[in-house]
Parts: sequence; structure tokens; C-alpha cells
Amino acid sequence: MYWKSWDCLAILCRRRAIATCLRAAHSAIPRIKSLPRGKPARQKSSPRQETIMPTTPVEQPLAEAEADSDVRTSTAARSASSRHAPRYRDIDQLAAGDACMHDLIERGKRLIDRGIPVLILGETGTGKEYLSRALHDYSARRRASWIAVNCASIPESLAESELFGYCKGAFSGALPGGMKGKVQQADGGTLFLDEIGDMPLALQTRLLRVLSEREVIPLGARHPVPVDVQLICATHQDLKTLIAEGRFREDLYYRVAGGVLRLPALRERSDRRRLVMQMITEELGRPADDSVIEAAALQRLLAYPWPGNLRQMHAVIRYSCAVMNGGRIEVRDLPEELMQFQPATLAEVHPITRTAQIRPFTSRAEGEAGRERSSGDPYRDERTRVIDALNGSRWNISAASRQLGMCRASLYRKLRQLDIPHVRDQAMPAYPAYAVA
Ligand SMILES: Nc1ncnc2c1ncn2[C@@H]1O[C@H](COP(=O)(O)OP(=O)(O)OP(=O)(O)O)[C@@H](O)[C@H]1O
Repeated sequence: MYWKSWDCLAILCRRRAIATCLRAAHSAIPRIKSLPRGKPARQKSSPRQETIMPTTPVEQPLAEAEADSDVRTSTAARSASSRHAPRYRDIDQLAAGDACMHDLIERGKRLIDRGIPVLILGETGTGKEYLSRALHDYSARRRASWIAVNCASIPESLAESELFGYCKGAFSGALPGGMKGKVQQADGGTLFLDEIGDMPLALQTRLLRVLSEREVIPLGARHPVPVDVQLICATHQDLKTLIAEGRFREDLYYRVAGGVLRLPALRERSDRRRLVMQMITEELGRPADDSVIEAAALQRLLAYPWPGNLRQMHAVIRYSCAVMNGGRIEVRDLPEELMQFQPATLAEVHPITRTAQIRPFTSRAEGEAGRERSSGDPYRDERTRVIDALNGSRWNISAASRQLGMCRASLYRKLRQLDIPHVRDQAMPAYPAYAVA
């Protein structure tokens, strides 16, 4: 009897526990339903990683957004996607469809695979930092740190301790335990030296030593510390000119420029349309097609010369997505500089639709005279410049593209834009001289 009552009690308790669990699960159902459907935030496995990659943007709470009205939909999805938009891009997302970019990225991968120091050149906002980060994330060192240092923004007095660190008691005001410098923090990973052209000369000498000896001596330390870093440097400056002016060490140049990747300016990229759509997709948190942007607005975005490159385009898309009504970007939703960009100006900057009359130069002298002449018409001047380069290289595309500072694919594209028939396409004589009538 005694044991039976204990048994009953145990059964009752178990039932109550099960009931409690069921009640708890039931009350949790609405909460589970209201959770966003996207993947959980993808965190880097290594605690040493400097930046955490957030959630994939496209998978943000779309279902909620679809259920709402148009305007509320975009607002909800927008704020969510902006919050979760990844800071950096995957390496294969960087070339939205441009052949030159694709080529450059493939070369970058091969350099990183072999641990060769990479120097990224390009105008401001072309994505040098993004490329550096993407190369690191692609590399075998991706689980270790990617440490970025902007050489232009560290005060000269602090630069040494920032880069190389110091031991305790190295100087008054030093942290009691000393500090690891950026080079040591990047040990096993990647050190990204942005704006390397702005590095003070004294620091260049110390950096050169670190790179050649593969060891760093923190301030106040007696012994060097071995370091193993993949170096990626970037600059918008012409380092060769800085060398000629005595502002950059030539020996350091050869250490940092194991492989040079020159990012094209946005105006030279053939994938501007895809970039626009990619950016709108990220901003809205759902795939974008032609229905989200008015044709006239898209035309402006494609033709604008983008002096601030990807940074400017990103800012413009973000602005337009924020101010648009009814889920569609119209010309009035563009910032002022794009609204004022008139179709007449469009034709001058990107004369894709313009057909030009072509006539051969009658003589070499005429060609040279044309070279010195500036017509005041950017289309005509650009055309003359390209034709001069082609003439100078006997219509050898590789040589002409080198002379013009662009890749072969860009030059072929330019020939089409400028209505310059190429010998291969037009079965023209080997190297005739042409000019715009
Ligand atoms: N592939 C990309 N897709 C979308 N936006 C991009 C991309 N690359 C760059 N951006 C935008 O451009 C901005 C600038 O990129 P990044 O810092 O890599 O350029 P940068 O060439 O290093 O510029 P700077 O020379 O001024 O340092 C980014 O913050 C981002 O808004």
C-alpha cells in the first residue's frame, strides 16, 4: 500500500511535468512563428576575426514584407536588409559580370594561393578594401585575422607603436601590460595596409625590415618576434611617381608589389546595370528586376560618370531606395547631381547610341595635329585618343590597351562605344588612321 501511494504520486508528478512542458511549448508557438525566416547570423568561427559577417540579406523576413502593403513592405524589408547587409562581399560577387574584373579576381586568387604580396591600385571607392577582405576570406588563412591599417590616418607619432607594438614600460603613458602591434595581431592571417603611399618614410624603413626578416621588434623589446603575415597593400596614388619624387622607397615597392591588381573605375565597367540591380536587391532585401526602377532613372545611373565609383553608387542606391514611393525608383528619387544630369550630357559621357561619321586621316601629320587639338567635345577627344593609341601600336590591341592603361576587354568595349571598327571585325587594312569628321 505504502509503495503504491508513492508510485501514484510519481505518476502524477510525471504527468504534471509533461503538461507543464506542453503548456510551455504551446505558448512558445506564436513566438517561433514570428521569428525571421532567414539563416541565423553566420559568425566567423575564429574568435580572432576582426569583423563579424552578418546574415545573408536576401533571406530577410520577406514573408512579413509580402503580407503588408507596398510601402510598408519596402520599409520593413529595407530596414531589415540594411541592418543585416553584409559588410563585405564574397570574392565571386565582386565581378557582377565584367570580364576585366573577372580576370583580375582570378589573378588575385592565384597570387593569394601562392602567398605573394598583393598591391591593389584603383581610384577611391573602387572597392580596394572589399577586394582585400574577399581575398583573405578566400585564402587558406581565412580562419585567422584580417587586420586593416589605414596608413594615412595614423598620426606619425603613434604609427610605430600601432604597427609594431611595445613592451611594458616602453614609454611613459604606455599600457601597463604593453601592446601587440597590428603586424603581430595579423600573425597567421592577413595584414591590409591601406593607403600605403601615405606611409611616412621612417616607417617604410621599419616595415621593409619586418617584411624581409619576417620578424618584428616591438618598442622596448630586446628580442625580435617571428611573424607570418599575408600582405595586401592598397593605394589610389601612383607609387612609381612617389618613388621618383623620393617619397616612397623603391625597395619597399618591390616587396609589397609581388602582384599588382588595378581595379577599374566604375565608368569603365561593363556590368554597371548588374551592379545597380545587385545593390537594389541588397537594399530592398528581395530580388530586383526592371519593375523596381523607371527606365529613365536606370539610364541615368548607367550613363553617369561616377567620380566616387562604387562608394558613390552604393550611397545613391541607398538614398533612392529610402525615398522612393510605391516600391519603384523614379528620376525624382535620384540625388540632385543625377537629376541634373541631362540627356544631352549623357550622350557626351557615354555616347553608346551616338553614331559618328568616320573618315581616314589623310596623313600622319594630320593625325598628329588632331592629337594636339582638343575639340572641346569629350566624345571626339576620347575617340582621337584611342585611335592615336591604336595607330601608335599598329592596331595591336594588347599594345594599345597597355598604352591606354586598360585591359583588352575594356578596349574592345571602348571601340564599340566609340564606333571604331576594329580590323578583325571590319576586315580593314592593317593600320589605317581614322578620325571623326
Ligand atoms: N562590390 C561591391 N558591391 C557593393 N558596394 C561596394 C562594392 N565594393 C565597394 N562597395 C561600396 O564602396 C565603398 C567603398 O569600398 P572600399 O572601401 O572597398 O573602396 P576603396 O577603393 O578601398 O576606397 P578608398 O580608396 O577611398 O579607401 C564600400 O563601403 C561600399 O559601400
